[in-house]
Amino acid sequence: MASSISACFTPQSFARRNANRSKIQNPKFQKSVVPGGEATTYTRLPLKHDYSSSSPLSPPEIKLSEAAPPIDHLLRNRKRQTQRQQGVVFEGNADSESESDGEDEALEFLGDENVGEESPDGKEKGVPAVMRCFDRAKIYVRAGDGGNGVVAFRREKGGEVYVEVDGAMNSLLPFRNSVHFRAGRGSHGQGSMQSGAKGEDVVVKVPPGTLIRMSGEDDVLLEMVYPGQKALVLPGGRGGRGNASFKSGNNKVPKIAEYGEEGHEMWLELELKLVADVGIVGAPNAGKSTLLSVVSAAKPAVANYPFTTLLPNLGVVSFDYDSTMVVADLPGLLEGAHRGFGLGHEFLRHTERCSALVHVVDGSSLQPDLEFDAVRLELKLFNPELAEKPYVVAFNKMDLPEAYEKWESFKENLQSRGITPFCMSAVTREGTHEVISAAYQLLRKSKEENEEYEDGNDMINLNHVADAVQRQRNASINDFEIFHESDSNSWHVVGSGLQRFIQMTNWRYVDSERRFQHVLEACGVYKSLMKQGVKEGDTVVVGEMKMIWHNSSVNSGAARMKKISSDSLKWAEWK
Ligand SMILES: Nc1nc2c(ncn2[C@@H]2O[C@H](COP(=O)(O)OP(=O)(O)OP(=O)(O)O)[C@@H](O)[C@H]2O)c(=O)[nH]1
Ligand SMILES: [Mg+2]
Repeated sequence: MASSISACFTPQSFARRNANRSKIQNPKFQKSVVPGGEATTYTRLPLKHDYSSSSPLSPPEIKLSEAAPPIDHLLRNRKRQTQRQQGVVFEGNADSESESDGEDEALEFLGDENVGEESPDGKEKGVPAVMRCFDRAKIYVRAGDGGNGVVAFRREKGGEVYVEVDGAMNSLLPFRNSVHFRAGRGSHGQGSMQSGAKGEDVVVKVPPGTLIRMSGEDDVLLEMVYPGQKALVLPGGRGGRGNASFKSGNNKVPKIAEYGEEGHEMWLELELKLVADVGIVGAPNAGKSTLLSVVSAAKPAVANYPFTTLLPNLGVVSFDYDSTMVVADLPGLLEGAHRGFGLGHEFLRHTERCSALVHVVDGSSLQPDLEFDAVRLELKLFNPELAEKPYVVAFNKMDLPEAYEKWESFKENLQSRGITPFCMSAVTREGTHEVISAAYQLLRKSKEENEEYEDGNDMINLNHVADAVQRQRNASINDFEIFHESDSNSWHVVGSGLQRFIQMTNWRYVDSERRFQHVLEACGVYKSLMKQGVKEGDTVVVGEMKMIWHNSSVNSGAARMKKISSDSLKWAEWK
């Protein structure tokens, strides 16, 4: 429902001002008065038929008097938009290293809704790279490898990868140049029975409101909302064991040690959902940026964060009584935004976290009440929850007679529906304080209601990603599958437990091979192979190892990939 705060200062002052209208309508005058004028995304509301069919992203300024853009330009823009949505386009200074997983397109910033002119090579002209949209980024994280075990000595675990919310950050811009995050490797065994140092941890700092997904997946792994929240994403690789771990009754000094476990790696997609307390919504040109610029820049203790003309602007509004709120001015909503038309769509989602909305209506538009309804409908169609948020209606541009004249009927219309609108002139600042104070009260109310929930939310354990990695890592060595390739007579034994075992086996040590054979036998690989009909001379592939199968007469017909002595060594149990 609308604000229950009933307040609207008398519009008499506007009547006086309207006597002075020629001054107001002078574009030069407007330019100098309105600092937010630069942030205008549309200078005029496009005609309905301009976007009701298949309106693509539009150039930053649409002038209705101009002819429609040529169709191939539209198509090119559309194609580019689709590519962006798929995360394909980015030209940037990627790290020089390329990753082994083939994703050497290391640097991708997605969701760039910028629509600066394109040059023939596809790059956007006139929009500096730093000004483009940085509400999405893709990063590579890798836990530290465990240190290698050494005969007689211990080794250490690799460093871990954390993600932490840094309340001072407000964009993903830092990930433009820094894409790879690797924790340190654990140091190798050293000195008698000593352990090496644990690898250094890496903490990836993200702004509040960052969603994290595994690259290419839809499901959100982590929602990083409150400053200080910290999630363990990747546990460090285990250190390889030294030979002290392999002692047995028969073999007091085994010649064996393991490599450290390789650190787990993954690509993560970060998406920043703006965490603003209040979102300013409304049709293009309604005066949203102007409102933000006057309510926030007017006071000395205010910080403005302009990104680009097409990005949401964040402003911190300070009230005298030592309280602040973050207000986001969002690019204009067009009818059809919920279907992806116009610029509004990408940014509508930014409003999802706001606690309250200020709906600015352009009082000078032909039919302000229709404009109001159209934007409300857009919000509802995009996300019904958004339409449920408490809001304040601000009928703007009261300094213009064409707005002033429509105010009474607009007010009556809304009041008859139980909504009490405010009126204001963002350029002259009259009425803006009332609007923003009303929004602040809605915010306070909503915060009080949510406090209990948020307290509980802080306690949520965010280490489930690392736990899942750990579970996969702890997959039993007995858990494997065998695939037969009959044309090449080869058998593939696949299982993550076995794979990890092979990765950690250090073949330089004489006892390693024996242990390997023993483990394959103990976990049932041989038995399964024989059951499935492995024959003398067949190739058996386990992880990166390739071996030839030999039927062995030793041990009552048991088969081995290579003959071994029947020395009954007791191996430390593999965990
Ligand atoms: N006369 C008058 N003009 C206003 C007022 N508020 C905004 N404008 C003008 O309206 C135009 C649009 O203002 P913006 O603040 O950029 O509007 P917006 O809602 O942010 O527009 P988009 O970013 O395109 O969605 C600018 O030329 C402003 O100078 C007002 O109170 N009175
Ligand atoms: Mg604007």
